[in-house]
Amino acid sequence: MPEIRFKNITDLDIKGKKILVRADINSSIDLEKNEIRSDPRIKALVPTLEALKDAAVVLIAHQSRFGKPDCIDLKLHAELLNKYLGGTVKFVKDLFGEEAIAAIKALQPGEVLVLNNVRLWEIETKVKSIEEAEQTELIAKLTPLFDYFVNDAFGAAHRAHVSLVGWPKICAGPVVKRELEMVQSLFNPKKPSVWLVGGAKAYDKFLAVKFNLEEGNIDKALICGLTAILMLEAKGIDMGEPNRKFIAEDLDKHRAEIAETCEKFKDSIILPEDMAYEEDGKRKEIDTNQVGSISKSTGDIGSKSIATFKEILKSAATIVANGPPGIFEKEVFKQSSFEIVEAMAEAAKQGAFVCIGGGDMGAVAEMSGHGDKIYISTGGGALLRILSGKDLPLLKVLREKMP
Ligand SMILES: Nc1ncnc2c1ncn2[C@@H]1O[C@H](COP(=O)(O)OP(=O)(O)OP(=O)(O)O)[C@@H](O)[C@H]1O
Ligand SMILES: O=C(O)[C@H](O)COP(=O)(O)O
Repeated sequence: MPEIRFKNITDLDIKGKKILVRADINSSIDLEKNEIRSDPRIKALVPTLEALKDAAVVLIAHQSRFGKPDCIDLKLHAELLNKYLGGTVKFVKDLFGEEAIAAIKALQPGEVLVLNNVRLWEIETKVKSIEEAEQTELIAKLTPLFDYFVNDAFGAAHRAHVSLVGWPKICAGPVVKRELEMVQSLFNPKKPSVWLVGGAKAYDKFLAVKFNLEEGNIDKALICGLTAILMLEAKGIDMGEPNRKFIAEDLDKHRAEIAETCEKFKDSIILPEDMAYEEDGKRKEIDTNQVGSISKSTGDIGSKSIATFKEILKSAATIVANGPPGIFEKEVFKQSSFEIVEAMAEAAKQGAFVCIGGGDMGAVAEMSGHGDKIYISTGGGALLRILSGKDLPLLKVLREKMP
């Protein structure tokens, strides 16, 4: 487990100070309507800004990736924050040029200034190390203007980009503090601890499960989505070409490692016994060992597997879920995702701690109206990386650059 040590900005005297906060408000954007489709990360940042209301706060954040259509200005994000914070938020379409510097200098305690999308400047992501990040013009120009630097971008904890790691001293913000405390509890979970992994990033999820099985942090791992396809194939079960093409590269590279893990933890790893596919617009189900005989990809786990998973979730004291069990966006494949979130919410009602990471499963929990019972992490890839036992750039700078 990586060493987690940090100073918290709200423990320092912030009154009247100028504070730079690097946040993660990367959101799903509806480009046609020019609006933010869903804003859980923006909402999660509101308490941070409220906690810093005695200071003048400048926000740096990214939206999407350089060159992508949704790599847009942060005007929409600033407008939403302004709505949530009662009119104290300004936006400037600049990052470290004259306009930005003048606006930062003029900012008063109680006000928030959102700088523009840091990934519109290519340098943000081009650096190769923390040392290189420290030498950039962005850091040189902005550093003298601030008393404190805060990293509150848990969702980007796995990135060593300039505005995340380049400042001379870095404290944790409230979002990062809350998420890291939650992560620490997952490394020492109340038992039985049940993980459910699904979604599309099959090998990343496998690695997180493997690490935590080895650490004794998981009693039962319920595997679905493309991770199930990958693990079943590695075990020698034919998932058919239409399924195999999604995981072929990972399978090629990691077959032996995955098969070995499946064997070593065969009592803890629960793979789906049946799966669902679409035929003439209808949901059809089939036993897992028959999937190779149909020339179709599967999009969900079947009813028998859902029942087995739900039964296991019932007695869990800790539940970690990352990635939906099926293609929940499609009517025919949404069954497992919604039923399983119901079962998790029920377990939470009975006292289990339930943490959902990754935008998609979080969206299912929100859509089901269970967002309040379940801990929904602001981290997707970042949470998974930390849970894989990796020492991330965020953890390193919080430890090594404590003010
Ligand atoms: N069996 C399946 N076959 C293909 N796609 C699947 C399957 N099950 C789930 N998915 C898809 O996986 C996608 C989510 O995968 P992903 O690994 O990105 O999850 P996530 O944890 O929400 O990640 P993040 O928030 O980090 O992007 C969803 O769009 C869903 O439709
Ligand atoms: O959405 C995320 O997972 C974070 O904002 C990090 O984004 P990235 O994967 O583009 O660095």
